[in-house]
Amino acid sequence: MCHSCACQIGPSMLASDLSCLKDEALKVVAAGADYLHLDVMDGHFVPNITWGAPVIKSLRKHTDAFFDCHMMVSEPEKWVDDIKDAGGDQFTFHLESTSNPEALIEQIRAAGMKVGVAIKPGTAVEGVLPYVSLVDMVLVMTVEPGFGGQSFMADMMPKVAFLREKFPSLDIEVDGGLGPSTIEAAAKAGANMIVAGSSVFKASDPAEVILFMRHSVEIHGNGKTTEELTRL
Ligand SMILES: O=C(CO)[C@@H](O)[C@H](O)COP(=O)(O)O
Ligand SMILES: [Co+2]
Repeated sequence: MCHSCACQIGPSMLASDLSCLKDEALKVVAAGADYLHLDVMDGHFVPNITWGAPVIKSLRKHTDAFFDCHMMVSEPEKWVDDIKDAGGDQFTFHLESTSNPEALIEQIRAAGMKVGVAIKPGTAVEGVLPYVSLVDMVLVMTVEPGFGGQSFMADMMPKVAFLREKFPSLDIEVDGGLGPSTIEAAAKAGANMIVAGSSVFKASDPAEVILFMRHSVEIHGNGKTTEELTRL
């Protein structure tokens, strides 16, 4: 499969030692992370609570890394301005969380952030088709949202392959259970934005894990590196 998206690896801060979030963020950026994935959970859309805009704002003081905010919340419309003010770069909402995706996409754009749309494992991939041209990224969840450290659902790969075939230059993110043993399946299906929590933060050498996954996407996905794309 040949597509033209740059491979990016985004560690999920949920798996970090939250007592020293800043140091953990700086550690993975130094280890080669392309962006940071920040899981916002409200205890209602998902059965877990993490953090909201205040924590993101605190972290923003210490890094200019790209913040990909994965909004696992019931009323995403309520948080667009706060996430923007906190320093969010991308607001990824769940398709299942809103009755008016177009309006939300417009609201996120008006606030000045990039837009991602996410689907849970039980949601059909066709559901995102009306919005692909309006967003910057589609996130195909490879676990049930709510917790880090779960097992990768390989049966989500047909969704990724379906999107990649239709949209060769779309940024497709996968999230949940990604690591050295599962990256190949995701890469072959065509994912180019890889969220990885436990596999990066529990590793003795996070840089090695990030590099391994990057190579896998570049080899198996035939994706282009950011440098290659700049040279085009
Ligand atoms: O959105 C979520 C979970 O809901 C993810 O971002 C996880 O935090 C990824 O963690 P690992 O599965 O890589 O440990
Ligand atoms: Co996430």
